[in-house]
Amino acid sequence: MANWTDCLNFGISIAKQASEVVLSAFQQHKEVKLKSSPADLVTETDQRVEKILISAIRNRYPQHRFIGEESVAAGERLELTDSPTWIIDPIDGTVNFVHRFPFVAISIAFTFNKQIQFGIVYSCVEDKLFYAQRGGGAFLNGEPLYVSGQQDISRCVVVTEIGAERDDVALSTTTSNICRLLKLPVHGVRALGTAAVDMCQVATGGADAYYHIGMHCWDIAASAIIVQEAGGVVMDTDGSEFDMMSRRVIAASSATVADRIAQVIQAFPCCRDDEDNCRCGATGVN
Ligand SMILES: O=P(O)(O)O[C@H]1[C@H](O)[C@@H](O)[C@@H](O)[C@@H](O)[C@@H]1O
Ligand SMILES: [Mg+2]
Ligand SMILES: [Mg+2]
Repeated sequence: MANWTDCLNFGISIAKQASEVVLSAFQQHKEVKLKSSPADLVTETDQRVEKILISAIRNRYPQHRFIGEESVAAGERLELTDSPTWIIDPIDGTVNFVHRFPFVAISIAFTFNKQIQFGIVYSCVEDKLFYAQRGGGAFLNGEPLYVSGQQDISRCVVVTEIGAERDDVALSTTTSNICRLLKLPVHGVRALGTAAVDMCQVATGGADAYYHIGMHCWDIAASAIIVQEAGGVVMDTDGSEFDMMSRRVIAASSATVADRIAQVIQAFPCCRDDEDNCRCGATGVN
């Protein structure tokens, strides 16, 4: 059984180093480019942080492979193999970063045999380091994390995202899902603007569930294992097994709450991340 602890520790160290680049740019003016929609932004800092992370990892682990949000956006093929693979979102919450809304994260997941072995989500402005290794528990700044265990949907705070998709079908599905949950009722619905940090709230017990349709594997692969190792449940919005490439996810404090959310919400169609002609994450931005 391979032990990936050295990779995890290296991942944590380079996430903290790269956050210095994010934080030094946070208050500065940013040049913004658009990707898949007018709400899907990228800056030079996103691209620079991804290059810093990938070159540091490649230098130490030359055989490892990468799936990086901005590399895919620049046209690199997205292919998950059995090889050790780093799945990187250099800045999760780029809209927040551009607007100086203080929730921006570096998200790094690591897979082997296509199974997530560890995840790191570093919320840079908050200085909150979430991480988990398969079988080793979940932690926030070194303290163990546990989900709330809530079983009653009417006592839940649910986190979701109004993503970058702005076509009529996506918008009507997204808003009707929120209305259906509010009418149950749930205690509240929240959105921080970063899928990775949103989902980590479930691991802390501060939220009881998170769901999202339309995000990408790099948004949620790291936080998925953090929720699982905190005792939570992660699955597809249709109730099937979690599939990081499907662009649909429910993470919850319990299977009961996850199943209830799967009954209430609907998904809008979007291509899989690993679909060859899926151009949702890529627009040839250089
Ligand atoms: O800031 P990003 O890395 O682009 O991720 C965003 C995504 O673009 C947006 O559509 C939403 O899904 C957010 O929750 C993601 O964090
Ligand atoms: Mg993201
Ligand atoms: Mg990003």
